[in-house]
Amino acid sequence: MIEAKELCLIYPDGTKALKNINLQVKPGEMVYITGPSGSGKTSLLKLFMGMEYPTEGVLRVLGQPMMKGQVEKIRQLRRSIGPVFQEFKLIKGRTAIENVMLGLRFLDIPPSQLKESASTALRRVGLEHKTFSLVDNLSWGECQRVAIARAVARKPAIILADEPTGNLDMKNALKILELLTSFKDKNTAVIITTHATHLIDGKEDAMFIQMEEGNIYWKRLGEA
Ligand SMILES: Nc1ncnc2c1ncn2[C@@H]1O[C@H](COP(=O)(O)OP(=O)(O)OP(=O)(O)O)[C@@H](O)[C@H]1O
Repeated sequence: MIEAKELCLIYPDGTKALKNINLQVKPGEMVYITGPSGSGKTSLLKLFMGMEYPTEGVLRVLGQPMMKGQVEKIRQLRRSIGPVFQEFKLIKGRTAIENVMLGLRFLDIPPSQLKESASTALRRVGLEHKTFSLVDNLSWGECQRVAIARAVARKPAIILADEPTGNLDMKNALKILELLTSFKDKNTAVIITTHATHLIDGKEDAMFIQMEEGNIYWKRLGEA
């Protein structure tokens, strides 16, 4: 699903955000990426999304080489990725279901099924009762769940969640991790970045990646 070989990212100001990253993510895999602030976690997810391009090395996402000059193909590829980034980018003045439906608008879903897919996704994240609420009136945690519903409604092959536990207390952080993990299946990989190593201690059946200063410092597989 994702294959990175000797991947480097240097930003235009010269910051070496990623250095010689080698990584493989297979279908159905759960991956936790941890590491201190500035270690390169978000930069890695941006490369997976085609929001930045590798400066050196090779990156393939769902078989698509991620490089400049492939803009249209990468735009197509993004339809198979469900991103949950730190800023949720919900559209104000619209309801929860409208926001989820807007996330589906470029997919080949018949209009008659759009509403059903969006409602199902809102139900999965426990927000059925807020389906027709304006997102302006939702709490931060509820907005996050709308963003997750928007990401998963399109049944992506890869779910990318950047620091989804950031502003949450321990109980709610664990709930969000559980929710995101529940979308992993044999065809869907879930990749989550988090500072909070204590939240993933003891989790099983996953790949754990520790980043330090743009390097993968260690990588290990959990035990099923
Ligand atoms: N657009 C940019 N231009 C220049 N440097 C950048 C840019 N974006 C990020 N960086 C730098 O790249 C490095 C890695 O940043 P990144 O956001 O990937 O880290 P992170 O591990 O996700 O951090 P955090 O946990 O704080 O979100 C940092 O030194 C950061 O300052």
